[in-house]
Amino acid sequence: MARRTRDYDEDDVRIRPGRRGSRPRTRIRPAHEDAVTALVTAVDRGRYRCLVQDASGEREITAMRARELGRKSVVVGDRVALVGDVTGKPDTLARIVRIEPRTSTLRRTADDTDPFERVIVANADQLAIVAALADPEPRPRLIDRQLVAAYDAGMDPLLVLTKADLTSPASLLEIYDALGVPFVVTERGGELGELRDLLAGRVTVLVGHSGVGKSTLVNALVPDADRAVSHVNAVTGRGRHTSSSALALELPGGDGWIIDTPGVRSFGLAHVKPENVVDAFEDLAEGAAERCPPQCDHLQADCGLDSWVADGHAGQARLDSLRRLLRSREGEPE
Ligand SMILES: Nc1nc2c(ncn2[C@@H]2O[C@H](COP(=O)(O)OP(=O)(O)OP(=O)(O)O)[C@@H](O)[C@H]2O)c(=O)[nH]1
Repeated sequence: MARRTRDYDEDDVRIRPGRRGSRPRTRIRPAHEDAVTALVTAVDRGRYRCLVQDASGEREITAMRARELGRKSVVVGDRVALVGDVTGKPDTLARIVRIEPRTSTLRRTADDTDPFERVIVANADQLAIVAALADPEPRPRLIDRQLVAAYDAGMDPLLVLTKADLTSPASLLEIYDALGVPFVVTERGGELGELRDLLAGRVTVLVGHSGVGKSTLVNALVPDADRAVSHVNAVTGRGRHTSSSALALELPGGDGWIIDTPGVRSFGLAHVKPENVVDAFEDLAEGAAERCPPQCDHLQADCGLDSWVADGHAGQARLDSLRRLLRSREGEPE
């Protein structure tokens, strides 16, 4: 699938009042030319764990936001500029003075569990949707919503279906056949070579609801990650969230990154524009551009995609899948 570069939106742009702006600046700040660039690998209560990789090697630095960042959030995956004490020695604290432009933003809309729209992770290019084939039962509607989040973010989705030792993946895979989403099936104690190949050289966010075996995978992929593994509750069939903050982990050999997101339980999708989802379907996007009225949500009777499919430009199953995904944005997040 072709990778798309996401357009920047207003959240990606920092507007600083000019010298004659409405809020006069009391002093002109230096441009921080001496700042070092770092990757944010974890965020915890206002402290940011940043990794610097330079000629002298690799070091972790704890940093806080500088006031000049305003209200813009710093998230895992951000590339930032650090000033101040950047030695990384114990009890030192650097300051984040700049967030580099993001190549992607994975977001979710406010929902019942979190009243704010948030960027969850920045600069990732792949979303691994981890779902168990059994114990707990797979939830296709949730998978659909996670696919929508990936397409909206301009990230390539990857289905990681765990616990194949308990049941066959065939019926679940049938649902996603028309979408052509790459998938990998894993089982207890099985080889992970295929998954490693799909993660190599990429920045992949792992999402999945509790108990699907995400921590087990992370521990197997990054042996010193030491992510807590929970036990699926015999009554509810759900796991317990034993870890709660996003964390970027480098794959062994420096061959890409995985970002674990244990705290992300649901995806509010109210912010998603239908065209961002349609864009991920190359065979249908062309038809939408040619035949659909402006603002078409592709779910109404006047949608031009029906005639596009009837004329043989794309398959009905593709259109059905697109519409299922678009509809999955409606209603409450799971
Ligand atoms: N049968 C089977 N069980 C698995 C497999 N992978 C993980 N498990 C079990 O599933 C349970 C949940 O695994 P976790 O790795 O903690 O799941 P999680 O998705 O990280 O869950 P949270 O920590 O709650 O977010 C544990 O008891 C694992 O041993 C698998 O491939 N097959």
